[in-house]
Amino acid sequence: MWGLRRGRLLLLLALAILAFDIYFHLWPKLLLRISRDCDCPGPPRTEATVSLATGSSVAPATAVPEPPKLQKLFSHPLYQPQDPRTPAHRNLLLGYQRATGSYRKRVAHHNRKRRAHHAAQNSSAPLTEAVFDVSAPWLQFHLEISQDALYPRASRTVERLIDWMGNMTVISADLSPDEKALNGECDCNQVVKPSGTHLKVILQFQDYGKAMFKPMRQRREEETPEDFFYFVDFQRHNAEIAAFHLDRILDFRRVPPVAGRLVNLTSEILKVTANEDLEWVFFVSPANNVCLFAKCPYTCKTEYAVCGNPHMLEGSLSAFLPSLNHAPRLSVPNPWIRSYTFAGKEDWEVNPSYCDWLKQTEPYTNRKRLLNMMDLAIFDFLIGNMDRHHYETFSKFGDEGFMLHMDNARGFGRHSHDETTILAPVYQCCLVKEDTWLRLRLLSRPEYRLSDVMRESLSRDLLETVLTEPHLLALDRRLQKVLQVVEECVQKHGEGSVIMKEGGQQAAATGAQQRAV
Ligand SMILES: Nc1ncnc2c1ncn2[C@@H]1O[C@H](COP(=O)(O)OP(=O)(O)OP(=O)(O)O)[C@@H](O)[C@H]1O
Ligand SMILES: [Mn+2]
Repeated sequence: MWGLRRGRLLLLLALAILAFDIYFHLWPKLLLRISRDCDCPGPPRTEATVSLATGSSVAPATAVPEPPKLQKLFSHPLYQPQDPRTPAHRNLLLGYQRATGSYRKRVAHHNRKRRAHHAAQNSSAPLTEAVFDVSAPWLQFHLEISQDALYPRASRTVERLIDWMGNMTVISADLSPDEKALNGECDCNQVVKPSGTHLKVILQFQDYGKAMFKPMRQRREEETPEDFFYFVDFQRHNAEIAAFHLDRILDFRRVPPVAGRLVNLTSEILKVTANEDLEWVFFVSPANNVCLFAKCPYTCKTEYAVCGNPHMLEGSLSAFLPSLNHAPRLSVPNPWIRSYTFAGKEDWEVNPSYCDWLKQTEPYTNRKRLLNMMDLAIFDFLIGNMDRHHYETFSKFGDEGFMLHMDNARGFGRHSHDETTILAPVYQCCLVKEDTWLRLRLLSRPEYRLSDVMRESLSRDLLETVLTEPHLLALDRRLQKVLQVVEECVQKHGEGSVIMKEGGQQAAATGAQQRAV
């Protein structure tokens, strides 16, 4: 009798332990897995949930969800429009009347040329004509470019441009001017030079706007092999997209807006181009995919081709700047250029007083330009770009104008490596612009963490996962290194001679700004 009762008791105890285990261990794990695997809509991941995970203070359940970090960043005093001047008084690149009048004429001319070409070809395919619209995002973008930046802080145009590039109908396609220069078709010596294996196609949209298309060559998960020189590295379309978002987050606004898009190589390039050279680089692969390769001086081989699946291929689209006729640009060699040979060294690598010399040299006698070089070095270090051989400026603004940060496709190659020498301008000159310094410090704070605001900003793009997590996290690590380099300069030379206002005066941040970061 006692034995029977003891047996039942043991069974009950075992059942109780099992139930306890299921309820407190297995069930929560199962719930976690379900919620991880499912992308069902749920409450946004807020600071409160994050702090729960790290075990720090728990926000009350009724707390209002935090605004997304990016929105919070752009509402920060450091990102508020400060320019009280109306656009009419700002130094704009283009005059409204002249630019719109000229574009209107060009659209009419373009349509006449296309009609003639279409008729000459005796084509039965429908011809899509360009339609001129003064409110088109590309035109608004051109009209907002000023001496300070490519677009104003509060501009809505950028968001419109990203949507526009992702969705607008393509009506024609052409090789880029540097590829044409190879055939002596244009005199582009001022700005372009023949390029290597890079494939670029200019796409023209139905509203006459244009964008530079760089196709995907490397999957996002791949890291550039260690033995690659920077000058033979691939061009990455996702680096172009990510660099634009980073530039905007740093408030430089010197990269033309870039959007990702799936492009149909056949219907959006091959079928709409009137350029025979471009038609010629197309072929169909053994796997029946449509491919094209770059027309270039050294490596015009099908091994360097990119292929669709079978027609569709993702790439980056960079909003086109005003034409060189409207707004000529100057190409300036980067004073911290690298040697494009296997073992060569440049002056900056061997001369310890290189910066002292540069400060006495045009155009770097202009303190604003020198400080902008520091910004460019910080930007390139963050994205890991060693291929900044030139930069461009708008001729109209002379030495006072901002520097364009174009061609960022060789960034984001290796997330596991930080190339400290890209920061040479900063540690050799020991200078940084005060505004930049304050923003970098802000972005190192958990509530504005650079990787988090970048992740949010990139989620705006049509392409999924522009940057993989290791690349995003590398940004935080590199930001710490920039801060460290500047702090070492401050310790050596004092804050007054390192952190400068744009005009070249010593920094004296306002009380509000100091408190803000
Ligand atoms: N969005 C744009 N609007 C107007 N022109 C552009 C744009 N993007 C690039 N270009 C022009 O095309 C040139 C080549 O572009 P980019 O540097 O991005 O390509 P690349 O293949 O890397 O060339 P390179 O070998 O010269 O570095 C630039 O110097 C610039 O003058
Ligand atoms: Mn390049």
